Amino acid sequence: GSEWKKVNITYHFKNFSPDLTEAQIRDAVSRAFQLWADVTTLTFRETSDPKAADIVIRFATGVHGDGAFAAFDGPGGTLAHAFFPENGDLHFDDDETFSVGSEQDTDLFIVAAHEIGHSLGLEHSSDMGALMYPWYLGYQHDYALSQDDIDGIQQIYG
Ligand SMILES: CC(C)C[C@H](C(=O)NO)C(=O)N[C@@H](CC(N)=O)C(=O)NCc1cccc(N)c1
Ligand SMILES: [Ca+2]
Ligand SMILES: [Zn+2]
Ligand SMILES: [Zn+2]
Repeated sequence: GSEWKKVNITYHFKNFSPDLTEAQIRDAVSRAFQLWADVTTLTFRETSDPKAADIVIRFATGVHGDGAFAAFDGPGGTLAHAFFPENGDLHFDDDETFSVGSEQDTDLFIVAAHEIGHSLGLEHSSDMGALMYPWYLGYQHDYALSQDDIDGIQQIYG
C-alpha cells in the first residue's frame, strides 16, 4: 500500500487562508500533525523550502491544477483533500470558512488532522467515532484520535 519510507517527514505551506492568521494556521496544523506523531514513531517538521518538503499544504478554490482530484466545489461539500504517500500534498478548499476552537464554521485543526491521515496512507473508516470517518461531524473540544484511527496508523507504521 502507499506509505512513507521515512519517519522524519517535512511539510511546507505554499500559502495561507485569509480566514485566520498565519500563526493560528501554523498552530492548528502543527497540533494536527502531533496527534499522529503521538501514536507512531513519525516526526513532522515545517520547512521553508518547497523543494525539500515531503508534504506541500495549499489553500485553493475551484479548479486548482490537480490531476487526480476533482476541482473544489465552493462553500460546503468537499472541505479538503490530500494525496496518499509518497505525494502527501494537502489542499484546503478556501471557499470554506475555517475557524479554530469554535463551533462556528469549519475547524481547521480537525480537518487538517483528517487530511494528514490520508497524507500518511489512511483511507476512510466506517467507524462513526473515527477521525477518518468520511464526514465532518462538527467541532469537538479536546479532539483525540479514536482507537480505530490508532489501529489504522499503527498497522502502517507499527
Ligand atoms: C471525496 C473526498 C474528496 C471528500 C473529502 C475528503 O474526504 N477529504 O479527505 C471531503 O472534504 N469530505 C468532506 C465530507 C463532508 N463534506 O462532510 C469532509 O468533511 N471531509 C473532511 C473531514 C474532516 C474532519 C473529519 C472528518 N471525519 C472528515
Ligand atoms: Ca467546498
Ligand atoms: Zn487539490
Ligand atoms: Zn477524507
